[in-house]
Amino acid sequence: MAIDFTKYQGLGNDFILIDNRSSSEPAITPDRAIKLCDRHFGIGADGVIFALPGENGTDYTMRIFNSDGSEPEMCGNGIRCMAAFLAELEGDAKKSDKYQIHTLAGTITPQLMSDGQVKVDMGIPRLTAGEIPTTLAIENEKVVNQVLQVAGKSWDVTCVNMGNPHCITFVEDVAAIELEKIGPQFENHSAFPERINTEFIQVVNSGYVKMRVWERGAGITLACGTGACASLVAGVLTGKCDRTATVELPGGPLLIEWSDDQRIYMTGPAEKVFTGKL
Ligand SMILES: N[C@@H](CCC[C@H](N)C(=O)O)C(=O)O
Repeated sequence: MAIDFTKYQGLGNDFILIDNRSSSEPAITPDRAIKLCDRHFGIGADGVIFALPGENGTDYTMRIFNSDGSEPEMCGNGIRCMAAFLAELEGDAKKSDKYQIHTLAGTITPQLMSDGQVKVDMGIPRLTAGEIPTTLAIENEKVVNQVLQVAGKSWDVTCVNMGNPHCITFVEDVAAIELEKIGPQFENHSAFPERINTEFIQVVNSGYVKMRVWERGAGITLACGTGACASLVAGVLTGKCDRTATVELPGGPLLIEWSDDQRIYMTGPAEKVFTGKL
């Protein structure tokens, strides 16, 4: 049976979206997702996203497979793309610009803005070592400025869980980081039992930082929404950033705010690229 798909991208973090509203089981397997994400032999993407029926009173459920077939709890750029995809699927039947979306990280709320951007209530960051999870500190302590040995070097890291796990390190010059070499060593470090996404951050000023990312299950990507949120939180915890900042990624900027209600808000684009049939 043919399956329709639509390719979307959020700052170059690209996804194959599948209308899965008629079933609670993803229409394709993780093995097939690996093949579809392949940039030479497949469609090419950082992941496959399924728009499923809502659970726990939500409008819809989002599930995602990374390009290595693993299933993360959340995806920030992906949920903006999913909101744009849902608006298109609903067409004239669309009742609201806001969606309550069930994810493995809880309910996340994206809102379509009048300028075409999508603003997402990303929830409250979790900060203890047990919540990351990591062995870098004792279970109920925050993981701020801890030392991690990677590639024969000591790195000063701060960890944040935005539904999925992130390890953030502040550097002088992001362009000088050998991502391809050290990214996998962070991702698979024994301090992170569920592997980790790693963000390298250069603080230009307290309201503007540059970021490069090595994603768990996807490698180098042009942007990571949860990573940008986690990095802003790490910047605030270490006294380097204001509570609102622009995070400049290789694919473009995201506006991130850690609001007084403790929730994180992320604003950025989501664009349709093409449609096709599998
Ligand atoms: N690119 C995403 C994050 C996707 C999931 C990640 N690779 C993981 O395994 O946690 C984003 O925009 O947040």
